[in-house]
Amino acid sequence: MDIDDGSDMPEFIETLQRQKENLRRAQAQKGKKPEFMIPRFLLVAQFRHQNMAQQQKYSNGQCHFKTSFLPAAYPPSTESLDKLKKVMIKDLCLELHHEGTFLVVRSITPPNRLTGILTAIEDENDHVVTLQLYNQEEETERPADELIGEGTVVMLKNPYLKTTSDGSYGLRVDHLSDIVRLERHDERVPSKWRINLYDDNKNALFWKNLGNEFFGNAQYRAAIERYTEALKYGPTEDEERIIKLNRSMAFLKTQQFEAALSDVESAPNGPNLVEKALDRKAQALYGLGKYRECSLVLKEMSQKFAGNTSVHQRLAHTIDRIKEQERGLYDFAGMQRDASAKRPPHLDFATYVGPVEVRPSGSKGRGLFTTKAVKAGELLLCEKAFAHAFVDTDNEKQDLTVLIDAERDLITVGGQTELIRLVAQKLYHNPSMAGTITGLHHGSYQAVNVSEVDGIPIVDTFLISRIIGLNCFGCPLSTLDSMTRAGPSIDEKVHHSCGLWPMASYINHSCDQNIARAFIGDFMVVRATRDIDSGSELKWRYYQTGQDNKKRADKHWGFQCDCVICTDDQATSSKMLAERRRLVKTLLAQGSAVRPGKIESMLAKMKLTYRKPASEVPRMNIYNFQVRLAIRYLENNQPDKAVERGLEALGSLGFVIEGAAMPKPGTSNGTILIKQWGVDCDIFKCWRVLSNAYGMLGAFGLESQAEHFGKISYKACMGEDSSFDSHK
Ligand SMILES: C[S@@+](CC[C@H](N)C(=O)[O-])C[C@H]1O[C@@H](n2cnc3c(N)ncnc32)[C@H](O)[C@@H]1O
Repeated sequence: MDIDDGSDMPEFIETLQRQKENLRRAQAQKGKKPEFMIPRFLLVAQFRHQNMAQQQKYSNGQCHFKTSFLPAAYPPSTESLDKLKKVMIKDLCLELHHEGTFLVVRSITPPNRLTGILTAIEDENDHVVTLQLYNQEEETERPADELIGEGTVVMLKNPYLKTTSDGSYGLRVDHLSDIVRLERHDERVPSKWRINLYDDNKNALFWKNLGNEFFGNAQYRAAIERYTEALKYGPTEDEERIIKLNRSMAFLKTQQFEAALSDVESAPNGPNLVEKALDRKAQALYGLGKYRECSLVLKEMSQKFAGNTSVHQRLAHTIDRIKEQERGLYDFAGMQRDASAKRPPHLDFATYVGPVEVRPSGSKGRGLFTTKAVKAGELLLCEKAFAHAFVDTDNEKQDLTVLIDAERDLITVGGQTELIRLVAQKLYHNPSMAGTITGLHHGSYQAVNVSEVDGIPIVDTFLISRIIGLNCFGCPLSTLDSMTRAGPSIDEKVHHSCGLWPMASYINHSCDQNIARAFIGDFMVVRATRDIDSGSELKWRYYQTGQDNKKRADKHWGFQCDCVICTDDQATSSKMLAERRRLVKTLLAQGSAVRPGKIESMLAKMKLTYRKPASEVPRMNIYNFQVRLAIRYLENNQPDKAVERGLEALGSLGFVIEGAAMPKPGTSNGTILIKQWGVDCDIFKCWRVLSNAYGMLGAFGLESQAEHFGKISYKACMGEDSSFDSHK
């Protein structure tokens, strides 16, 4: 939703066509053996040369777009390694996934990181080929050299030999569980590459110390591997405790909170280390969002270790999270401040799920429903993104990634490639979270139903890609920031940054929306835009209004919107719709010099293109022009006309309002009563015009009531109203 769709951009259409042609050519080679096996010296020379050329291209700033191609979907291997048959590079055929087999290969060049990690590899027969790894850790999390540096030995499950766009071929690994790194002394490493351990190296202490060295150099993943090795060498109870607590710290550093907690809980208890263990446990529980449990551990720490002064601060911090999580009480001004200051804007607040729950929604699958009656402006969800790919558009040097999915004819610009990687990594390292994501809507994609093999989590990259395609949201740094900057209105914006918010993903589409979403950093804030009864389905727009958007979105999500607005459009003659579109186009083309009278007459003609009253079918196209007219009247010192047009604009959105007309001279102000709520699309702007106009006419009671309703709408659209007064 609101992602930057490049499908219509000529520069990318050409790339898509080229990629489709490449795919077609590659498919024609399916099952054939490669015609030419490149000799080792040539591949190494070519690889080094290409590396240099590519690096130069990036450092010269020639590359503002990085292109990432998704191959046709294929499942991850779900077989245990014992059951797989060993093959060699010469046995592989093009465009096949060689199910039931594995390769053991060794890297023969330093790796190169582009959108994936590239290296050249050999097998025991000295046959060579390039290897492309996708969705691996970022360079800052784990340098490519540490992951697959020269000399690294790996096993590749279901090896996939692909024709590349330049006509050569290489192995490609998309699923994290399809590559298994081997320690050089591992007995599965071919003897010609294996190093035998000295007796000194065959003990837990040796590996623990090695782990500590890596930890000291901030190489946490390498440290984890060494600590894991240490545990295999029969450590004493004391050693086991230290190794597990050290490994748990390394897990915390790499955001593997489940594993960190499991290490603390399974470490043998020892009097000297209790404080350390509690500290790790509290951090892991905090990372998992289990704030209440975390607070209990911190309380225990504060009682047992009175000298530890930082615990009190941590406890206060955790109690703030509990207030957010359980009661929806947030310091929104603080959130906005953090969102403007932090890069990436990933905020330390808790998720709140308000009075809503997932329920079946007929032909729409599942939907999100209210569990009690809620008032306009009420907070329904304040959800932290499961994963959030931030694209810093203020940073001119930032490259944009274009994700090309030729199989599904899709091009997206911005963070989606990164989002796939982030979600895959998070699930791989925190497998108990899988259900939150894999249960989300993924259309007709057939996912494998195995979650773990040989103790390694199975994460299907293509399932994640489908889920992201159907459930991710493009997002600004914050909706408030987006409103206060110059440029297109919030409604017209598409975004390069994007994220996955699992609970919000259950909300179905309707043009006749009853809620609004706003973003603050990596949080999505969902509020009611009207009073909603208990048990009602929440609905919002997946895309901005407009026929082209509608057609594209219906194709993408695979449904036809049947809301009152779309149903009425269907029933309206094409002649009327064409006339309406013509008038919209003409009105959009009008400059500010055009007389209000002319606009009035065009709006009058436009009204004739609607079949039903706006109270039954909201008239989305007309609203903006009426508000603009109201603003013109206000600027021209004609507040009475501004009130008339402002109220008419709200009426166009389906609002039925009583008591808002100007009181007759000598009578007192009435009470504004909303008899029926309409569709809210930033209507705080309209309420602001009304409030100012009432003020100019001396109707101060109405002025403050209009401001009150404006504030409700502002809160729903921006997610919060702490900033309302400064943006009046
Ligand atoms: C983001 S998911 C929404 C949650 C989904 N209904 C579920 O069961 O998980 C988007 C998918 O929901 C369904 N959907 C959403 N809005 C719909 C609507 N107005 N009519 C029919 N199907 C809809 C479509 O299958 C769409 O691809």
